[in-house]
Amino acid sequence: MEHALNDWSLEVSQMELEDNGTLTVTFEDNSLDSQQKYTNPLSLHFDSDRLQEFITTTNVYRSLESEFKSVMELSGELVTIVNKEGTVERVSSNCKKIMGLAVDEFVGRSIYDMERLGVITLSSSKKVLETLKEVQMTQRTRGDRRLFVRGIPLFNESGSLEKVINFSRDITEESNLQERLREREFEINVLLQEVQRSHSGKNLLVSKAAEIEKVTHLLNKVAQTDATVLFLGETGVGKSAFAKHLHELSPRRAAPFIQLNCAVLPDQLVESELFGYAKGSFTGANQQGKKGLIEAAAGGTLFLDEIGELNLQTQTKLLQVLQEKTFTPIGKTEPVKVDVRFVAATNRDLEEMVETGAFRRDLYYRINVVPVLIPSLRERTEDIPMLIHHFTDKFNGEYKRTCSFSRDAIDRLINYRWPGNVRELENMIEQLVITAPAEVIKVSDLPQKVQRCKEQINLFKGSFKEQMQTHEREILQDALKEAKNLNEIAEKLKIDVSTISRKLKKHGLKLQ
Ligand SMILES: Nc1ncnc2c1ncn2[C@@H]1O[C@H](COP(=O)(O)OP(=O)(O)OP(=O)(O)O)[C@@H](O)[C@H]1O
Repeated sequence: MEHALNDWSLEVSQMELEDNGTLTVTFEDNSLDSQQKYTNPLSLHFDSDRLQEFITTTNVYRSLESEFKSVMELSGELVTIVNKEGTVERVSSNCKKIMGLAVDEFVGRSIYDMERLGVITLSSSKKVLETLKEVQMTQRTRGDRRLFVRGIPLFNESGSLEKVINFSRDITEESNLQERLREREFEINVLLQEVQRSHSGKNLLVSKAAEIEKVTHLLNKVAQTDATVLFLGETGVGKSAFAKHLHELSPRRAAPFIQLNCAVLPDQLVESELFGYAKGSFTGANQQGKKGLIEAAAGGTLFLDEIGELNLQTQTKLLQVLQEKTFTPIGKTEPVKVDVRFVAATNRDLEEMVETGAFRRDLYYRINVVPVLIPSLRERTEDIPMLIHHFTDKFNGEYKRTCSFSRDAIDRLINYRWPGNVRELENMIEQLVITAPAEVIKVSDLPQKVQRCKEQINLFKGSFKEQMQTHEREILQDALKEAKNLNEIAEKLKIDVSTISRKLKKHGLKLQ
């Protein structure tokens, strides 16, 4: 019977070493049936020199093979070698533990089939074969294990791709722990928010700008209803602060105000945080199941900050809550009824997101019932002196200091553009109160970017009363520097001691 070479399945059936050093190796062709075996055995003869060469090469090969196997096995990673056709040629023995498949079930399989059958979500070898470049990616196995994979192309001497070698690290436990940690951190944050809210009493908002007055007026009206309010405006303008203010004005003020920043958590976590889940719903979930923030905000207000970051799946579930006042926690079938007022904020252009399909139009209409735009700080510079006073008082109290700002320094702060708005101003004042070398903060103490803002005209120096307060404080601070007691100050400024004492108290100043 004739065979093409690649039909043969040869196995050594006999080896004979003759006295003259010649080795005869006989191969059996397993592709033939038993009666045909040995009818035409294939024998190769090696003379002693060739034999020596063969043995040396075989030994080198064996030793390399054993070292290679050790590296594969000892690395602790799942190592797979795939040829250029996409067929697995070798795999390390931890394959069963990680992929749920024995070595011989894995070797010989096509990566394209495995991807199609869901043995792995995404094949790194496929990506390497397509791009001819090293890739790094995370994969999920059918058994829901998560792997971090590095796929490396191996090229032959003429530069063509020969094989792909993949090193996969099982990161399931690591990522479960990370997710649980994130969940805990998140819960702590929600609790902290609640504690801060109940301790700080009212959420003090400082402003005199006509635009903000209009906002406050509108909020006073809508607070009495359950209408959904969407706060718009640049980052740091006070959208969250106004959302809290709205809650405090509303009949829901005694119930929780819960805030979720949709941008800080990964998609799956946002969904589970919002809607909660039944026990054992997904890998890494809390064993007992968990109540979502929607339920936690029952009777109160749920504020969804950066709502533009929600993915489409969560948007759909949220729409159901807004429309039907019910939702279904992950892994449950029974819907839960809720009584929550929804408030949202974004600094993204939601209308544009609707046009590009990134945000659901119906959800946009639902949350945009009362849009409220908070103007940037550059558009209401009249608020800057007030805010400076407000934050200076706040941080003087916190850091036990008695700082104030020179008039020139206030002018520079008014002229600065404030890209980070009120938050940036608040942070800067805190930093200056901590680091200022003297009680009066001067232009030279300000950050360089603010010091440079002198060319512009000073549009506003504060009201008459505010300017008088600033002067009064500066006069007292100067007097305190030189005087040893209150009588000396009273004498110098020609006012009585009780007035001095009262004014010092008002400005939080005292004798050194
Ligand atoms: N009018 C105000 N009076 C006093 N403090 C304010 C005022 N506006 C904002 N703040 C304070 O400024 C900081 C930033 O405000 P907030 O976090 O509300 O901004 P935001 O617009 O929600 O920001 P982001 O878009 O980044 O979420 C907060 O500490 C807030 O208390």
